[in-house]
Parts: sequence; C-alpha cells; structure tokens
Amino acid sequence: MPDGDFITLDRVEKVFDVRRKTGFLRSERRRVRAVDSLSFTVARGEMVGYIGPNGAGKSTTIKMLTGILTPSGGRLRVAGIDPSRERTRLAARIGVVFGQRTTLWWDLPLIDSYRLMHRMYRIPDGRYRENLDRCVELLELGDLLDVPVRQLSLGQRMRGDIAAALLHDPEVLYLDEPTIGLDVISKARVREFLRELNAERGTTVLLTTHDLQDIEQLCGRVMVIDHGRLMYDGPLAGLHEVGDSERTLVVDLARELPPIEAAPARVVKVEGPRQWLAFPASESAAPLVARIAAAYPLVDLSVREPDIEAVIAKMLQSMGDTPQPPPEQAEHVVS
Ligand SMILES: Nc1ncnc2c1ncn2[C@@H]1O[C@H](COP(=O)(O)OP(=O)(O)OP(=O)(O)O)[C@@H](O)[C@H]1O
Repeated sequence: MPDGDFITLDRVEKVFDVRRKTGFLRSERRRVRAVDSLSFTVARGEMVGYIGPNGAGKSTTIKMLTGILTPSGGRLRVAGIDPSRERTRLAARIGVVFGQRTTLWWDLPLIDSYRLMHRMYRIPDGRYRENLDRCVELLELGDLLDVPVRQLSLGQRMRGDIAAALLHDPEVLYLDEPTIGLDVISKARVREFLRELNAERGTTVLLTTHDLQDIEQLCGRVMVIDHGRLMYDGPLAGLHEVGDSERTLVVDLARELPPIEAAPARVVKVEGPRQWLAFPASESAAPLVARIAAAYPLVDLSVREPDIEAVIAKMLQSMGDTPQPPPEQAEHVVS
C-alpha cells in the first residue's frame, strides 16, 4: 500500500437521526449531517492537526476512524482496513486518547491498568515490557506506577493514558484534546513525547485540539473542518494567511517611549513602558524581535498566539462561510 494512502476517506458521510419529544403525542425528528462528503488522505508518519468549531464533526470523524461509528455513506480505510467491519483487527494497530475521559481503572494503581491491558489485548511479553519501559522513562511515570489513578493530577493521568494507548505499539494514534486543562510544563512534556514518538517510531498522529500551540509545535499539516466539510488542508502558516490572523508581541521597554516603529508590526496598545504590537501570524517573530532589540532599550518580551477559535473564524469568514449550526433538517412527526 502506498504511504500516501495510510488513512483514506472518500466522500464519507455520517447522518444522525435524532428524535426529541415536543409534546404528549408529538415528537420532532431531526437529521443531523455531522460529516458531509468528507475526503482526505493521511500518509504514514504524518502528524496532522484536525481542528474546527464546536460541533464541526471532528469527534464523529475520529469515531468512524476507530470503528465505533459506521459511516452512512462513502469509503473509509485505515491501514487497508474498513474500521467498522473489522474493529478488533484494527484495534491492534491504533491507539486512542480522549483528553476528557480515561481508559484507566480509576481505583487501581496505574501499573495494574497496564497489566490488565497487557492481558486483554494479548500484547506479547517482550513488546509490552519494552513499550512500558520506554513510556515510563519518557513520560516520567516511574514514581506514579503504584498510585491509584484517582489520586493522579490531570497532567499525570494524561501521561498515564498516553502510555496506555501505546503499550501495543500502534501505527496510528488519535489524540482528542491531549493537553486540555494541563499546566504549561505538563503540556510541554506531552508535546515533546509525541514529537519523539513520531520521529523515532514513525507513528502517524491525528490530533484534535483547541490549543494552537499543539498544532504549531507538532503538526506540519492542519485540516479545518466545519459543518462536516473540509474547509482547509495545508500548513498552519497558510491558515494564518488565509484568515489574515495576527500574533501579538508584548514588549517591555526600559522607559516610556513613543510607539515603536517596526512595520509590518503596528502598536495596538501602550501602557507606560509596555507596548503591544500586532503582526501577521504567518511571519516569524524572530526578525521582528531582532530589529526591535537593536533599536530600543528592551527589558523583556513575549509573543502571544491568537486563539484557535479566532483563527478558524477569520478563515471561515474570509471564505464567505458564516458560522451557523451544522446542516440539519427538522420534520414534525406524530408518534
Ligand atoms: N450520537 C449522536 N447523535 C446525534 N447527533 C450527534 C451524535 N454525535 C454527534 N452528533 C451531532 O453531530 C454534530 C457533530 O458533532 P461532533 O461531536 O462530531 O463535533 P466536534 O467537532 O467533535 O465538536 P466539539 O469540538 O464540540 O467536540 C453535532 O451537531 C452533534 O450534535
């Protein structure tokens, strides 16, 4: 199989029929088109960000890729396997981490969850031990193995969950919000681990996140989905360009000075010796910082990223797509 076709979606659809009671004898039937003629391919070893507004269809796509949901139409393959038909065979080749849920046993020490998975998924002993040792070392889990999962902090639990998803050496890892709620240090540790995993093992990663820095630091490619349709597929810089998004440079000067001149950056706010400069997010901050440092008495500076929702909203706006709920048709029926 060519590498470019490791994950393939060809005009995939997912329609949900939802019934809701609206009165004593009346109910309303709604058809929600969560995924709408979605086509893309992911090559083996790629790390791809999969982003979009709430309700865009991201989780539905991931659930179809794992075989939890069956598509209503179209063709979907992961490593040549039809996920919904051969879910068990596929399970041996994929790993899944949902940031908001844990696959670990709440009351058991972390190591007991891993032992149970070792048996349940029939992971060969050598492979299990090698993968566990590696995860324990890189995710710094050594002191946590005997701690019951419910006593772990969110960041520790997340690292524990990532290790659990990797014990069987999957070729693909689906990550749904892997850094949600984590502090800066835990986020950095998780990202560093994912980078190493991808570089050393060539693990393909599909990452859903609301944190732009996850994408920036991990993904060479980003796909934006809205209303179940693919709206953008390319590098993050290109996404910034399409939406004209801006980053902010916060500069602390040694004293109060007139607004800094450093086009294309422009001063958007001044408070005493601190100035805020907006500049195109598609451009590197380094040359701008170097120019300001050479011409002004600089004490400190930091770069603030736009949030992912703002970037997506601007991109969709620039494409003439106004935010609205996913396509659905409502019909009233008497039940
Ligand atoms: N089991 C279901 N039954 C009915 N409708 C569903 C079901 N699962 C998802 N939907 C609907 O499908 C649409 C897409 O939902 P999905 O969870 O895939 O979005 P998402 O992009 O993951 O959103 P979020 O960022 O909020 O998690 C939404 O309108 C949602 O209400």
